[in-house]
Amino acid sequence: MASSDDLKKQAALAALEHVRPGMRLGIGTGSTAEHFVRGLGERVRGGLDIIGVPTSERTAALARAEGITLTTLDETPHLDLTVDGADELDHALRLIKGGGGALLREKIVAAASDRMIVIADGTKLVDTLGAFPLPIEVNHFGLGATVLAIAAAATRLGLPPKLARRQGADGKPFVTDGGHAIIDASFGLIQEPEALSLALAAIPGVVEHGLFIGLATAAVIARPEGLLWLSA
Ligand SMILES: O=C(CO)[C@H](O)[C@H](O)COP(=O)(O)O
Repeated sequence: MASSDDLKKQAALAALEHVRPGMRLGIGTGSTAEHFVRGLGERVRGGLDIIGVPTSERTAALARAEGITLTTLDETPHLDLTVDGADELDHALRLIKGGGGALLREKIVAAASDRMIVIADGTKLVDTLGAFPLPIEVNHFGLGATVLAIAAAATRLGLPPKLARRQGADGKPFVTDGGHAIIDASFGLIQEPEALSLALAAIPGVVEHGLFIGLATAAVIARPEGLLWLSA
């Protein structure tokens, strides 16, 4: 039986089939995206000519080691395709992202792309988002007030919030590539992600949140019984 990591790799390699010579790519973050980067590196070493914008320092380091030419959104502000993982996705291709802490760059890169293909194993596909705590990237300034504002906004939407500041593997507060903190917000099932997205985005100390709505154009989900493609 295929392991979860085998399935992640299958999804990543299926998305790789959509990469064409000359493409400007957004390159995602996480264990599934790492399979994509390794596969892409192999194709690049075989002569495929693409450039990529990485969504994290971690992805940038791996992509460089794979020999992939990297650029920035300043040099290359419009991308053809982003391929990235997700922590959860529903059948309407709404996502929760940011489990790896890269949600800000991931959202900027996805928004700069014509298309976004989500790569995931079957455990990530849900009927309703919210079993995975929603990562919210917040500025350090005013952190306490921002946390209160997040709780108030969620309560107004009938979502009882449980908020926790993310800790790194070293036991210290996690800091994103952008120098911010992450609040992991357990709201229970999120029946109206659009309303929550708007409410969180309106809070001044919130830099970005992990609800990706209207960004993914397709998803390839690898399940033991085979690949499932979803499209917007
Ligand atoms: O959003 C992300 C990083 O910020 C990742 O795409 C998400 O956490 C999925 O990771 P993995 O592929 O390791 O399950």
